[in-house]
Amino acid sequence: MSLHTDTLSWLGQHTQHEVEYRQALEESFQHIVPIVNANEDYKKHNVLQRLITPDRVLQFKVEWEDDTGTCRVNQGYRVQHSNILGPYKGGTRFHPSVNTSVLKFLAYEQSFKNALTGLALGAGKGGADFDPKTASKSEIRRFCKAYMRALQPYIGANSDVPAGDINVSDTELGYMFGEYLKNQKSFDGVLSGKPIQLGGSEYRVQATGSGVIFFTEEVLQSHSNALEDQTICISGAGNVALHAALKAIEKKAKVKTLSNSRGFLLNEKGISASDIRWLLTEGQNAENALSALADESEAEFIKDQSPWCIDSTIAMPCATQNEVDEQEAKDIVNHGALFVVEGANMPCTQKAVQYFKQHKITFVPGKAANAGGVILSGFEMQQNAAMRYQSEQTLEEELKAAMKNIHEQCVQEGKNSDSDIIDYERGANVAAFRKLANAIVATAY
Ligand SMILES: NC(=O)C1=CN([C@@H]2O[C@H](COP(=O)(O)OP(=O)(O)OC[C@H]3O[C@@H](n4cnc5c(N)ncnc54)[C@H](OP(=O)(O)O)[C@@H]3O)[C@@H](O)[C@H]2O)C=CC1
Ligand SMILES: O=C(O)CCC(=O)C(=O)O
Repeated sequence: MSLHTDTLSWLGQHTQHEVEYRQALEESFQHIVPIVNANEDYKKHNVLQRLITPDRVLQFKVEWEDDTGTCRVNQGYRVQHSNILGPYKGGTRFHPSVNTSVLKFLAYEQSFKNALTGLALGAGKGGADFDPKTASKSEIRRFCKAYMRALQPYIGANSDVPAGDINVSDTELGYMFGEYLKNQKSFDGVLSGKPIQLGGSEYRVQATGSGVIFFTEEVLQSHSNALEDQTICISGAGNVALHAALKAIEKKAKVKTLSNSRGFLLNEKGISASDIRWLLTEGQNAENALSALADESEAEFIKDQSPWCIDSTIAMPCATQNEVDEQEAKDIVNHGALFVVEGANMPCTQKAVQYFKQHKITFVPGKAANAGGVILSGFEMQQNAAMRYQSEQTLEEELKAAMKNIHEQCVQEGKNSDSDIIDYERGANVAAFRKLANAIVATAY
């Protein structure tokens, strides 16, 4: 692979300490650099450097009051990566691991994902190094409101529309939207993933997980297979994991595992839909919902281990970045998986992905498979702008069609002349990059 020397040295200078961001760049470069090298316009317009440099990285102070009346300070961020295809768009993560590297990688991946959706969506990502796991419910509420006070000068329904991500659900978005309404005195679709009562969309909560399963169905069909009777190991037990599990069970697949940061839940006979519904409702109040469920059902909770040592035909990492490294990839392959579909953002390291490809496992990157969430966010923006709301059934049908369309783009760019296995990673990178690069060229400089 030949890369412009100046881009390489630029990367070295600017991403030296940004491990996750550099990882995401390198992952995409393997597929997009040859395209740049073969295109005089892309070289002249310096599309690579312009694409990988975020428009801006905002960092701000979030001051909030804890339950003892003491003032606490956290770092808040919003990475506005690119508005070349539409308003900046992407989620908000509250987690102690949040920093500029993590958010720059997420915002960069979001650019590719949002380009694949075909909707008018630019890309961004934000959050704070706040840990809701160590906070009370009222502290979380006060933090959300303080976060919105600090963020609101930089967002708007036509400029930047944040949504949720790890530890930020419709509840937190409701607190933030309430604060925005109080201060701005204007009802704008400035957030997506809001509670339905506040102009949120039906089906946004389910969309990412369901979308992963719709995409998986397309993948299986392209490989002369179907979801019925597949066995699936899922990691995570949050929004994406639980809704993917529920949709997979509805399609008659067997979901054997879920996991959290303390271990994993195993039911060899298949976790039931009613167990998942319990996790989505009452389970939210349990200290460790997965072990509480194990106590009440046939399942067991295995402490301090990940679910990849269980036999399955499909592995679906839906928790967080880099949860699957080479060793976990070996476990996944040794336990029979033929397909790996990422529900989380970049849960597999590059070594893991290489291992899957060497062993002829079909690998689907999150930027394609988990696009359902942002697609429903795009639909929420359309509904807010039109002040007209659509039914759950209509939105689910539209999501299914949108996931099928992303699948077709990936196949178009990812099919191999010498193998039946589609390279979805190359397909997603190349299809998204062409849209972004052509838009950059059209803006001139
Ligand atoms: N929500 C959405 O619409 C979208 C989310 N995504 C991506 O999907 C992934 C999951 O997001 P989401 O489900 O919304 O988040 P949630 O906060 O709802 O759930 C996250 C889950 O992952 C687990 N988890 C987090 N960190 C770790 C870790 N280091 N080790 C093991 N388990 C961990 C959590 O366990 P615990 O509670 O113990 O921490 C929890 O079960 C993220 O990568 C996110 O960026 C992608 C597209 C859209
Ligand atoms: O709904 C959105 O705006 C973004 C969802 C998200 O953060 C993601 O796709 O990773």
